[in-house]
Amino acid sequence: MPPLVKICGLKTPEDVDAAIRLGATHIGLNLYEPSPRYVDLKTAAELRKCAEGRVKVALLLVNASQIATAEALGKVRPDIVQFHGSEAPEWVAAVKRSIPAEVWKAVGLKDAGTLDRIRQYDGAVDRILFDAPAQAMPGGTGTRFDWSLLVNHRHSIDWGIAGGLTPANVAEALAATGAPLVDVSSGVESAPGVKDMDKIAAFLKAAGR
Ligand SMILES: O=C(O)c1ccccc1N[C@@H]1O[C@H](COP(=O)(O)O)[C@@H](O)[C@H]1O
Repeated sequence: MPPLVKICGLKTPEDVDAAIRLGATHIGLNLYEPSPRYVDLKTAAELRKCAEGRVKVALLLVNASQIATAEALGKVRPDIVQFHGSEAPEWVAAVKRSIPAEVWKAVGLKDAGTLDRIRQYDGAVDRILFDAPAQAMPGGTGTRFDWSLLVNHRHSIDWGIAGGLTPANVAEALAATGAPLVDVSSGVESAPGVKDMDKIAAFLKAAGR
């Protein structure tokens, strides 16, 4: 079975249509203002409508306040909320209880200790997204983590990988980790925040979709 593929950081209806046409199963909309992939709430709601019923839409939040989170979820109504900051298990669990959407938590995978610590999200989220540890930015940096950390790891909930994936390395990442889902942003761009359709097509093909 081919992996699920999420193309994150889409900013225009043309990007959304192309990602779907090329075979993405999920798209991501980024509400983190410092990111070159940021879209405002109005745009996010419009892009969400473009994708309605075609692919699953994830809304990416980074340490957003309770008020900002509620406003974003109410206006965009995503299929998935992707928490990509240092959000606590109690907080993400409370959000999960309050909306009919999936909740994902991204975690920076530094070492085997991380794999123990993330057990605190069991039951609080629907999926763990392993990413490279945060740098100056919490994600979207094109940095990969040590995939071998996931070899023989017994996953207790659904999961996926992100961080530095590209058309050139996604097949290797899938072979190394057996991930059921891959998530990419900067690896399918021609410049920060500018998606490249040829790279998206190459990524999806290399991922087996
Ligand atoms: O893409 C961003 O700018 C971003 C900003 C803040 C948090 C997460 C962000 N992106 C997510 O990070 C991972 C890895 O991205 P990349 O492929 O290495 O560029 C992915 O989940 C993005 O959705």
